[in-house]
Amino acid sequence: MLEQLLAGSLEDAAERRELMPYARLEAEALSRPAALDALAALAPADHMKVIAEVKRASPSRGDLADIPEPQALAAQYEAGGASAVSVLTEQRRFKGSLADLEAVRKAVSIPVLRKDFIGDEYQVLEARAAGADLVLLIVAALPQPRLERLHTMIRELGMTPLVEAHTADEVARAVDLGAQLIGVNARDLRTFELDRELFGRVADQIPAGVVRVAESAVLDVADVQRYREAGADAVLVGEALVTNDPIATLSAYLSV
Ligand SMILES: O=C(O)c1ccccc1NCC(=O)[C@H](O)[C@H](O)COP(=O)(O)O
Repeated sequence: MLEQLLAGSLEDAAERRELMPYARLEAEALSRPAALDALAALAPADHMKVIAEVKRASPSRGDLADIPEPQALAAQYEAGGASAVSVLTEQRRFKGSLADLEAVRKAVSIPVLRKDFIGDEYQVLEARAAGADLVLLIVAALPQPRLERLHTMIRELGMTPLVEAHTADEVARAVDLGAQLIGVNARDLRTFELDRELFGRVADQIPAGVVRVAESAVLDVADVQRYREAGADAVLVGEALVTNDPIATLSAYLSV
């Protein structure tokens, strides 16, 4: 599944490249106002921080919510106290788009994450041109030299890479990169199985000073509390926010 998702996202990007050549996209990306400081926004605090996701559908859960106006949902997230907004831009299984990201960028003043299956430089430029401040890199999807190259490029463009791991070995690879923002995804992207205890097992591998994000499988306050006790600085939440009142849900999570 992960390989299919990555191949699909790369294919879609290659089609867009037919219309917008690399050099033109690069010029557009470089002309954007500077990216927001996501590390400062997500820095450890005396409460859990939340990266709130715009998520219409997913391979594991099917359709979740219509979200005709992602910018309106993102504005609610910001009003509710989210520290950043994650926008799924993958089209085929998550029903997202770069247009969603651009609309969200215009509506909020907190950092915005491009959440997609990123495998090449063109996709990184697309993220910056659409106004992203953060870009997801999935360790399991990329050989280390490619991961290093894309990590460097994201930073050179002034954005922050969120480096996502799902095993102890992948966390070690993220740490080797010098990642400043590491996400541990409870969801195995190959099987969709959820492991809420994984974060607690690997959190100690993440050095002090690196921001630790627990991703996926937050369905209630007890899940947020468990991640907090295990050392998470932030949680990345999709389904629970798009299927419940976002403001009330955020308020409960931010009290942890
Ligand atoms: O959500 C999925 O089914 C999924 C399947 C395959 C690859 C990625 C997938 N999701 C991306 C994410 O990591 C989540 O959207 C994100 O962490 C929020 O998760 P949740 O709060 O459980 O919706």
